[in-house]
Amino acid sequence: MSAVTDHTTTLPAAGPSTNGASASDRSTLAGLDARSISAWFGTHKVLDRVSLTMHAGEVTALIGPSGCGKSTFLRILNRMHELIPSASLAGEVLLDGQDIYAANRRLTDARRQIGMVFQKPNPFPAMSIYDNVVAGLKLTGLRASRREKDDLVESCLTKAGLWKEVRDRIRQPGGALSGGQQQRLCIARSLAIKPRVLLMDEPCSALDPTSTRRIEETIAELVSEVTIVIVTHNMQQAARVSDRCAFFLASHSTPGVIVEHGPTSVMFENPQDERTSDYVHGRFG
Ligand SMILES: Nc1ncnc2c1ncn2[C@@H]1O[C@H](COP(=O)(O)OP(=O)(O)OP(=O)(O)O)[C@@H](O)[C@H]1O
Repeated sequence: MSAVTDHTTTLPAAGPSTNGASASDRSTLAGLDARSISAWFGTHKVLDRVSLTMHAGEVTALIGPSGCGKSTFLRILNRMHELIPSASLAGEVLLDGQDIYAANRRLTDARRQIGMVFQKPNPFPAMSIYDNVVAGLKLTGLRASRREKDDLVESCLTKAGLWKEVRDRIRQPGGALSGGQQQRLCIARSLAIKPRVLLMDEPCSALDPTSTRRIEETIAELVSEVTIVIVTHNMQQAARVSDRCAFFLASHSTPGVIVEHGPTSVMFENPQDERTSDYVHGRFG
């Protein structure tokens, strides 16, 4: 790759290209604290005073039946909920103690610090693998020299577990990759802007078991440097990847609430609420 240098940059230093957090990665770890979150679409209330602490450096899994508000809650965590015209919300989301909804906080700050990976891989299909990874820099106003971008692309693709597979075709279109590779490219793209939290909305639901396992390995490797919140319908996956779980439940007459949350081992082996036990053991939902 070219080593031609542009000029100034505000890009934070690239992390290690091997797995494991450096001291600087660890110092940027941040937790999220959702306090009394309620959410509406028009007059339809879909979440009712949901509070949850998502600890720094851990994977928190949001589980529960379809329609109980998991994705809505996730979108509230990085201010994507407000993109929907009929949507409104109440409550606070604290990133490292600071409310991302405070009047003096910019929307782009929240999006930059709290990244999102979606259910369906959504790389820019005609854009090269390289350009996909660095695409977020421009959108978030970060500048980087060519050399810094080269380092960043390698570092992020390595962290996303894709570098070895694509290093020889980095200029080929992102759309030419397999579904699982595209999802890992999307993870690399999210990592390029150095988020402190990564939100993942059913990131494996469109993938085969091998690709799913690869993403799960990636999650395990990433969590030492970025706090992760994942929505999943797959209970085995929640048990495999998460440190803590929160079980959401709603009914047609009542909005979504968290019935129970706690360490994943307790949620699966010794839940306090019978509904949690029924759900994690596949007896409903
Ligand atoms: N854009 C929208 N406009 C109106 N209502 C919406 C919108 N998105 C979600 N809802 C409603 O909000 C409620 C919660 O939906 P949400 O997608 O958050 O649930 P979920 O638990 O993530 O479901 P799933 O597991 O099926 O993805 C549902 O009643 C849904 O119909």
